[in-house]
Amino acid sequence: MSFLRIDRAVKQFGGLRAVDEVSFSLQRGEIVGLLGPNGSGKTTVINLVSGALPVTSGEIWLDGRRLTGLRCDRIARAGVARTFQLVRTLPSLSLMENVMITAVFGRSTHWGEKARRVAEDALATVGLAERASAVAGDLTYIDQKRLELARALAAEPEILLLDEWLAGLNPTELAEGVALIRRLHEGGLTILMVEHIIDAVRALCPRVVVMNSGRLIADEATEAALSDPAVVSAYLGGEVDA
Ligand SMILES: Nc1ncnc2c1ncn2[C@@H]1O[C@H](COP(=O)(O)OP(=O)(O)OP(=O)(O)O)[C@@H](O)[C@H]1O
Repeated sequence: MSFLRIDRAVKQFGGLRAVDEVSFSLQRGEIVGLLGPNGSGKTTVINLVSGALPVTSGEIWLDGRRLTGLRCDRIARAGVARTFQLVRTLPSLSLMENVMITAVFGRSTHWGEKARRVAEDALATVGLAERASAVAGDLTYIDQKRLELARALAAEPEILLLDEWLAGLNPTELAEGVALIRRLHEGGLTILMVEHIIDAVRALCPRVVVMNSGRLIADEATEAALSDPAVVSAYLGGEVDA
């Protein structure tokens, strides 16, 4: 049985069909890239799965449980966590406070010492353990991204949705970021990642799904997709960072 199943999902914004009858599935433990040119609907798919936006029609299931129609806090409780394309942390709070909040509102409700331990683990995983008492607003860009990932991890998700988490990193940070995502996947996490950095997708994802103008145009092995004429032509004129 599929772990995450998106079944004919549609998202209509007025006259624009940002997601148009999209269906694909992930098996538990899989890591899959979600590709497509700018504006093709990738973030909207992440928003539909995480419950940030309701579907117009179609259904989304996780581990046999219907997510469609649930509020995003319920979806977080069901085991879905995400990062945002534009980092969303709480700048006036410490890193520990930022991360403890999601330990409280994640898959389980952790309080007090337990919430602190979950938060410490998440900060350690992303390499921020030493800075737990720093103020989030003082962090560099890469550390803000790490913090946001720690927030997602402290929710103890079963599936992690990454929205261009690697974007904007320098080559050294990118290599570290790829290694971190690989470790998370090897630890058993199911990951769906929107990503424009094709080398990172190649390094991490054996399989990709590709969108163009709201529609799914490919769902296949990464190398096959990258030479698929439909995918190549969708990207022509679009931006692919190699
Ligand atoms: N809340 C919204 N209201 C209206 N239109 C929206 C909304 N969110 C997204 N759109 C539109 O839906 C389309 C798909 O946007 P989306 O952000 O999902 O694309 P994307 O593939 O993630 O693009 P990018 O790679 O640039 O992040 C775009 O035309 C966008 O302008």
